[in-house]
Amino acid sequence: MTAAPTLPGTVTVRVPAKVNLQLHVGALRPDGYHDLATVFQAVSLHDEVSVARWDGWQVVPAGTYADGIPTDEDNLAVRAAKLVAERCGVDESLSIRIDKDIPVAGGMAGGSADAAAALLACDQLWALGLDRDELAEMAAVLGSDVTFPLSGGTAMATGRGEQLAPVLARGTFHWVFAISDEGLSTPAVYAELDRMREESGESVAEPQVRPDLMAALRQGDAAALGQALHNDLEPAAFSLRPDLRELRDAGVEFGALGGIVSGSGPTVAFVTESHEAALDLSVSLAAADLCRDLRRAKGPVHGAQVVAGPRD
Ligand SMILES: C[C@@](CO)(OP(=O)(O)O)[C@H](O)COP(=O)(O)OP(=O)(O)OC[C@H]1O[C@@H](n2ccc(N)nc2=O)[C@H](O)[C@@H]1O
Ligand SMILES: Nc1ncnc2c1ncn2[C@@H]1O[C@H](COP(=O)(O)OP(=O)(O)O)[C@@H](O)[C@H]1O
Repeated sequence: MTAAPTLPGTVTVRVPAKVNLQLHVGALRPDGYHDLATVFQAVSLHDEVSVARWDGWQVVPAGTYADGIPTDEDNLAVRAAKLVAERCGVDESLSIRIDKDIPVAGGMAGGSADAAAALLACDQLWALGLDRDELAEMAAVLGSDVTFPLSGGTAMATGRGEQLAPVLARGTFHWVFAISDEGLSTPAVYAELDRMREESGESVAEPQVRPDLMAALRQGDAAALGQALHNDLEPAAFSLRPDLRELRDAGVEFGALGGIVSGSGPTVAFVTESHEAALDLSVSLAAADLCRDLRRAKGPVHGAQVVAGPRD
């Protein structure tokens, strides 16, 4: 990925994608959100967000998935930068370059990652000295998934996904991500889950992460992790996109230790026992021609980091 700063004083932040290892979804709340219990893992697919002072607001998309993102004020990175400016009394506008290597609307929180990266980049550019709590508070205003990419690693989240607690995870896990042509809308997938639950009349339990996942992470046991993967949104994603079930089943048949729809989908994540196994699985899935793209990654990785500062 190239993210060479092109404007003087540019700050660049590198930020990872996430996968939900377990995602338990509670009942619909009066505010339109659902209480969650989830475990996020940051994985080595990264966007880079570069900010520089500019006469007016502009977004410059670049990289593998440049085509998919809004270039107006709907861009989450712009919203994040404007929030920092407003909160901190900064009267400046920015050029924001986004090198997009995280699939768009793929259930890997790429937009949220860009928002988190923009918060950190603005803090550096404007020398604001914001602390972790201040950044996390602004992140939560921008979206449920925006706080996690600030810290990365492996973390449990509750509330609507913004309340984080670290999780002990040993070792490195090897992932293959199968990326679809078209994204899925997060609100549409939650709405489909509500519809399916109403139709079946099932009672909705308090969301809770299961101990099998915590044990697998503590032991760094990829096979146990494969068995512990769980996503309450998966049936809703399958209902909207039946081809994803075939993709998940194919990956497991080709030797993945486990496969799961990532968050609200449509990316399907497979955990494998080694880097070599991930390579083998990618080859088999590519031959089966069931998805647009295959990406290998490892996790956990650290969260958003400044990689080029204003004085570089
Ligand atoms: C499903 C998850 C799993 O981690 O991520 P993605 O797979 O989309 O990346 C998240 O819950 C997505 O978080 P994020 O994408 O930040 O959602 P937000 O912008 O806060 O909310 C978008 C919409 O999703 C629904 N939503 C989101 C979070 C939540 N706890 N309950 C919800 O019902 C609501 O309809 C809300 O209006
Ligand atoms: N910087 C951004 N990168 C990606 N998507 C963005 C961005 N800003 C706004 N969006 C919008 O957010 C939606 C969800 O994107 P994304 O965060 O990639 O997916 P998901 O919520 O499935 O993880 C996209 O459809 C896109 O229109």
